[in-house]
Amino acid sequence: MNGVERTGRARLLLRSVRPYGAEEPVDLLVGEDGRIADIGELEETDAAEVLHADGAVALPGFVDLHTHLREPGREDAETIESGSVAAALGGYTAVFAMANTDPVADNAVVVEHVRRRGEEVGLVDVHPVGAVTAGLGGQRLAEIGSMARSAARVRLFSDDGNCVDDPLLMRRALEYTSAFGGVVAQHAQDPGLTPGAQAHEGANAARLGLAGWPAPAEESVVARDCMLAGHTGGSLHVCHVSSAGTAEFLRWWRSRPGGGSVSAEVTPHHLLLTDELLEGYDPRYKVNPPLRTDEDVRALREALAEGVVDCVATDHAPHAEQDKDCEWSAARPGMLGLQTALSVLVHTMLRPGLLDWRDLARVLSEAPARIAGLDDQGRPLEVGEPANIALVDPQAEWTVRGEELAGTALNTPFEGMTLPARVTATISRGRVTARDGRTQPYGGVLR
Ligand SMILES: NC(=O)N[C@@H](CC(=O)O)C(=O)O
Ligand SMILES: [Zn+2]
Ligand SMILES: [Zn+2]
Repeated sequence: MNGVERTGRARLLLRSVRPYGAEEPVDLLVGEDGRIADIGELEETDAAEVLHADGAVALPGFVDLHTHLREPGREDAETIESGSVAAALGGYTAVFAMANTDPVADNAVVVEHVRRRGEEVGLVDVHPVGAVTAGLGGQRLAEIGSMARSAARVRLFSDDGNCVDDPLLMRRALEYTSAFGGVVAQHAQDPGLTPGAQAHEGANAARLGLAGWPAPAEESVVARDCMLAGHTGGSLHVCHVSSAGTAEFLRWWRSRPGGGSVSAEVTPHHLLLTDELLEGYDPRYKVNPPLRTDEDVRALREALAEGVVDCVATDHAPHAEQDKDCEWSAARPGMLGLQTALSVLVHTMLRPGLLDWRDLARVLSEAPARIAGLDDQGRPLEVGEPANIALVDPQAEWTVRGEELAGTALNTPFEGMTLPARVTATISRGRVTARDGRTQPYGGVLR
C-alpha cells in the first residue's frame, strides 16, 4: 500500500527528481495532506498535477533566519507580498522577517500583523522576529513574553540593524527567552568602536577615505555574548558573521562544554565579495557588517564547511532607489539576497568541493529550521514528511539583473554576474508556490 492509498488522493507528482543530488532520478508523490506519500519509480496516478522535473536536484525547502521585508513602514522598498515572491522564487518555504520595521515589531499587534499578512499572501511561511528592546532603542526590553504568547508565537528575537549593546540587557534577554525556548539573534557591532563606520577597516578604506569598521567591533561582542549565553543557559544566534576572527572564536567556543547553545549564520555576500569592490564608491556594495578581505572570505567558507557556522541566512535588505542611488556616505547599508542565495552557494561552496548537495540541504534548510525550532521545515525528503521542497537545475547559468528580480528594489551586489544553478520550482506543503520564474499562492495557513 503506498502513501496515497493510505491518505486518500494524490495532489502532485514530481517526475524525475534527484533528492540531495543523487545520481539516479526518482519520482516523488505528494498526497492531499501535503506530505510526501511515495518515492521511487512510480506508476501514473490520478495525481492532480504532474511536474516534469527533468532530473532537477530536490532539496528540502530553504529557511531564511534573516530577511528584511520592510512592512510595515517602508513598503516603497519591499512588502510582505513582494518579499514572499522573492523568497518563493529563491527556493524558500519559510522566512524570518526582521523587526526593524516602522513601527518596530516589538509588540504582539505588529508581529501578529506580519504573520497574518504572510498567510494572506500565501507563498512562504512568514515568521516575525520580535525586537529585543522597545523600539530597538537599546534601553529596556520589549514585550518579549507577550510576543511569544501571541498568535505569532515568536521564538526568535533580534534588534538587528542595531546591536544589543548593554551587557545587562543582553543578559536579561538571554535569561528571559530561555524560559520558553526562545533565541536571541545578535547583530554584533560595538557602537563605541564603529562611530560613522562606512567600510571594513583596512588598507582599502584608508585609501578611499572611508571611516573604518574594525573586525574587533564584531568579535568582542560575539565573545561577550557567548560568555553571557554560557552563563545564563540562554540560546544565542550570531547574525551575519563577517570576520575570520569571529569564525576562529566560534570554533574555540563551540568546542567547549556548553558551547552548543550558540549558533551562527553567514550571508552569501560575505562568502563571495570583498572590500576591493568599494573602489568605485558604488553604494550597492555598502552593507553592515561590511564586505571584508579575501582572507575573511576564505575563513568564512571554511567555517561553514566545518559547521562552526551553522547556516546561511540572506540578510535580504531591499532599499528604495533614493536610499541607494546616492553618494556612498548617504546610502543605506544592505543588499538583496533571496533569489541569489542558492546560486552563490553553488558557486562558492559546492563547485569548489567544500560542500555537497546534502550539505547544502543542511546549511540552507535543516540547520536554520532547527535553530528556530520549526518542526515542519528542514525535514528529510522521506515518505510521511511535509512536502517542502526546492527543485534546482544544477546545469543552469544565469546573469543577475536587479531589474529582473522580484519587487521594486534593485540593490543586488551580484548585478551583471553570471552564476551557476537555479531554483526551478518551490513546493510548500505540497503546493507549487514557484515554477520557472512565476509564483502562485498556496492559500494555506501556518500551523
Ligand atoms: N545588513 C544591512 O546592511 N542592513 C540591514 C540591517 C542589518 O542587517 O544590520 C537593513 O535593515 O537594511
Ligand atoms: Zn544586522
Ligand atoms: Zn539584517
